[in-house]
Amino acid sequence: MESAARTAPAVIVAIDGPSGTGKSSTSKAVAAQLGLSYLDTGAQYRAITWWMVTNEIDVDDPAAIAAAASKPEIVSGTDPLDPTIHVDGTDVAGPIRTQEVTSKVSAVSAVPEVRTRITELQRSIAASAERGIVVEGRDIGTTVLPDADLKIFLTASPEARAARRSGELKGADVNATREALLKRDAADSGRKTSPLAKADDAVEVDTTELTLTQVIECVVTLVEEKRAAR
Ligand SMILES: Nc1ncnc2c1ncn2[C@@H]1O[C@H](COP(=O)(O)OP(=O)(O)O)[C@@H](O)[C@H]1O
Ligand SMILES: Nc1ccn([C@H]2C[C@H](O)[C@@H](COP(=O)(O)OP(=O)(O)O)O2)c(=O)n1
Repeated sequence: MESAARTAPAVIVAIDGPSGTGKSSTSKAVAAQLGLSYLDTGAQYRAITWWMVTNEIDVDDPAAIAAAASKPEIVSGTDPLDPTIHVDGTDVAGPIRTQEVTSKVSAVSAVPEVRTRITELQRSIAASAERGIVVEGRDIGTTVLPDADLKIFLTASPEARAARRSGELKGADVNATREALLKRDAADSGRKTSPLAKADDAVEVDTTELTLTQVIECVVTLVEEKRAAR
């Protein structure tokens, strides 16, 4: 085993931003290159939403969501080469990406009891990542991990984000995808509890004109600079 003196201190990286800005792809690649853990917090909000839908909880009824918020057991696997998400022992990696879950996730994730529960889970996962972790989401730099060593806020034009997402959804209409993205951004940015927001001390990176490789290199360089300065 390495001695404590030779082990680099754990580094915590928070990557926030709206949908389609490249958070997941960038975070996974940065974590893999630097030997860090990786946490997709959107997958956790999607997982609790999937549980609500499966158990026929009315997502337009915040009191019903709040009452059920502590029921599902959500487990995230944090290997950037094989991230996993289970609810009550069921692998939900596929089901959480359906159109139905995507259209309901903003309503479920706006409920304060849901956020408290998931935020606690995220903090405990980050605290147990021995070498450090890249955590991506909407409120990581502002609320979940305000003391992160490095905070990145990714942006891109709505057109670029819609083109990227509709490419993934195998030819889905770009205009419809753009409208759905903007609607979800507005809901996520406008909610009272822990909205999507750039932390004051976050580095903003506009990825519209950058390749994914360029974004990854930029973030890796920023992490290495932070590590060198410690
Ligand atoms: N800079 C980029 N240029 C082109 N495509 C990108 C870029 N960043 C990400 N992508 C692609 O856009 C899609 C959405 O990226 P993703 O990482 O899932 O975004 P987010 O997690 O912010 O929603 C993916 O297919 C990804 O490969
Ligand atoms: N830290 C987070 C992460 C996601 N959410 C909510 C709001 C988002 O619209 C959904 C889904 O997030 P996800 O990152 O999977 O979304 P996209 O991959 O960008 O489509 O979850 C949140 O409220 N807080």
